[in-house]
Amino acid sequence: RKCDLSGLWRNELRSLMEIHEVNDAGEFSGDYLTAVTATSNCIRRSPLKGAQHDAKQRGQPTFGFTVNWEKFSNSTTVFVGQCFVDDKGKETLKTMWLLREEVGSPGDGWRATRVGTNVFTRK
Ligand SMILES: O=C(O)CCCC[C@@H]1SC[C@H]2[C@@H]1NC(=O)N2C(=O)OCc1ccccc1
Repeated sequence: RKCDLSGLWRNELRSLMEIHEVNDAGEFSGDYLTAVTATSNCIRRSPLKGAQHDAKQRGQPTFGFTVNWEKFSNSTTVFVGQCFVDDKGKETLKTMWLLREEVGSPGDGWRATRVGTNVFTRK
């Protein structure tokens, strides 16, 4: 089924995202293996949880998920996006994300959130 998110995905930074089965409520969990790091920390798999709209009902469903970079740093990233299918049946996940870095005090909150985009295709 197209745009059922379970499976292995890769983005333009060559990071990998593995999504396990999607349940009847559209919920899923998985792992994110980033290829890039802003810190000297070694690259670790980080758990993710999210939900998508029913790919049986919607041809090109929207979704969202949260990555908890727990072993990596105290950051959190939330992704939101939509799955698109081209005329050859190739699926693309177009996403935007907010990355929240842990800062020492509320006064530092102004510099704590980054925004970006990622595109994923099946690996
Ligand atoms: O799709 C991709 O793979 C690219 C984006 C994912 C990279 C993530 S962002 C959070 C985590 C991972 N790399 C990194 O340095 N992180 C981190 O938390 O570093 C700590 C930090 C966070 C914000 C600012 C400076 C350092």
